[in-house]
Amino acid sequence: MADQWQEAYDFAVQVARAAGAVIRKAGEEEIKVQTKSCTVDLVTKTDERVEKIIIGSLKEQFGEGTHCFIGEESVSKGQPCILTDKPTWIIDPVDGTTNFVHGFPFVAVSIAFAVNKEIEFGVVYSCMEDKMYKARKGQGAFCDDEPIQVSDVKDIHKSIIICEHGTDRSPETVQKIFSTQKKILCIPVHGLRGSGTAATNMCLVACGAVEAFFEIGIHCWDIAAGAVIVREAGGLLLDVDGGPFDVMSRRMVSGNNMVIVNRIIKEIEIFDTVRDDAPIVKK
Ligand SMILES: Nc1ncnc2c1ncn2[C@@H]1O[C@H](CO)[C@@H](O)[C@H]1OP(=O)(O)O
Ligand SMILES: [Mg+2]
Repeated sequence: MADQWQEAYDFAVQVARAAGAVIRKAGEEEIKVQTKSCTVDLVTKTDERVEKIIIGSLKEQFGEGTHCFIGEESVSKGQPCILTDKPTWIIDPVDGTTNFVHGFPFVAVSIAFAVNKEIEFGVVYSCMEDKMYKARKGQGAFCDDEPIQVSDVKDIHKSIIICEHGTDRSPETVQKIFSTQKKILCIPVHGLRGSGTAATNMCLVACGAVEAFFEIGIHCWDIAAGAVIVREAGGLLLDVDGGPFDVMSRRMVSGNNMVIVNRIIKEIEIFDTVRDDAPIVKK
């Protein structure tokens, strides 16, 4: 039983690599852009096509009845986004859609697998750089099969912190995001960065390129795979208020150690979001 999910883990790596190849190819052709929740929340035919390919391959391999699926594009079309105890795949086919549309070269396929609401393994394929990040609970984290580890920096003044701006353009939210970033920059830290993909950002924490990444507004499919990769690389995850990390809460801080994470949490101005698993309110 110990290695029950090894086949699924290996298969997820294969599927992510194949999906990444489809994205790279699509990036060479004309990209037609549509919007979802607002004018800056973008989606393309590639997002939908790649999600279909990933879920189709997983269903073919593991059967439809026993495994559940939470995919960004399926949820946006009305599929439920509830994490139960059943084996569940959590998929972002194209993390960094805005980057993809603009040719900004950080785009990732993110595939996580949870059992009993715990993430068993995660795979993030940064397809433009051709880097395969993966981790399985208790077995360490890897980039292209080389073990990775978080940074050992404890002094916030020697850190790089990743923050993103999200898609909410209401002046109140933008004010909070910039105010938080200003306070962190002025600690001072060595720098602020952002790749435009939450999944890749978490891998940058995991491999020690940055000390922390936090965001409010992300979804479970952006961070589920990255969460196990950060943990297995020796890092930690918390809620932005210092409470336990909850993959459905749409908020998280990931970092290399408690000292750095707690220092960041002190500066975060929290704004409201609707949980991923909140009941859908019919208009
Ligand atoms: N409403 C939102 N607020 C903040 N980040 C969001 C968001 N919706 C998606 N993201 C994700 O956060 C990162 C950038 O802020 C991306 O990984 C993006 O994923 P996406 O490209 O799959 O939409
Ligand atoms: Mg995403």
